[in-house]
Amino acid sequence: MTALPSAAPPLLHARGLRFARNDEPVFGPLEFAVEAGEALLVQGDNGAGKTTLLRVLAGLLRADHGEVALQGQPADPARRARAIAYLGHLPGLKADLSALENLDFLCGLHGRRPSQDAAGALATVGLAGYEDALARQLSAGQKKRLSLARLWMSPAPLWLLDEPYANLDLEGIELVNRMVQAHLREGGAALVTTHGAYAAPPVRTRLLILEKAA
Ligand SMILES: Nc1ncnc2c1ncn2[C@@H]1O[C@H](COP(=O)(O)OP(=O)(O)OP(=O)(O)O)[C@@H](O)[C@H]1O
Repeated sequence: MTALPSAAPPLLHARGLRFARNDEPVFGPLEFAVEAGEALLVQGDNGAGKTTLLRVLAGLLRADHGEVALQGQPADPARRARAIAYLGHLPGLKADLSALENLDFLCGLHGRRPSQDAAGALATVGLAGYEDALARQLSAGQKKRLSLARLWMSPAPLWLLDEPYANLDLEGIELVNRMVQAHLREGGAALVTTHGAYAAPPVRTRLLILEKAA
């Protein structure tokens, strides 16, 4: 008799995750999972700990307690590098490189989907014609779009998006939603922080509400 195949583990599973600064709790303990094909909307007021949580998940900060598993395995640095694409508040661009050079540089660091070329990604995010513009000459919204192009080129299945709608016009908000939809359709997953439900991708969504620690 052959064993039934077991269900795939979630892309991300956090167990008992807790973070404190100088013994002051910021969040947790938190328990949540994100499956392929769904988004986790992380909501909370200013200072509730949304950015801190994403930075812990990305491995940029160390949790005081708890575990993070990626595809059923402990989230060590190599696995994080393969599985996670992090879009933070700051665009993380090189000011004196052009848009295309920035994409080449970032893809060199983080890898790229073989099907995606940089010029195509720039066109996808509405930056056709800006290939040779230096990052420092771009507006805040254009910089965000350039970061989105990098995200679009990433081979990582798990997107951690910190306030991805910030600095974007309405068309840019729709662009983020279309990108998240397409990513989830391809079997990816996304964690998205927002202050409220004013903008959210129209996808299968779980909600995680963070409240300021008392
Ligand atoms: N580098 C830091 N040093 C000390 N405290 C910090 C630091 N970064 C954040 N904090 C504190 O940690 C708490 C959580 O901050 P965090 O940035 O995670 O909140 P947030 O929910 O993302 O807020 P916002 O909606 O304003 O972006 C806040 O009380 C904040 O003051």
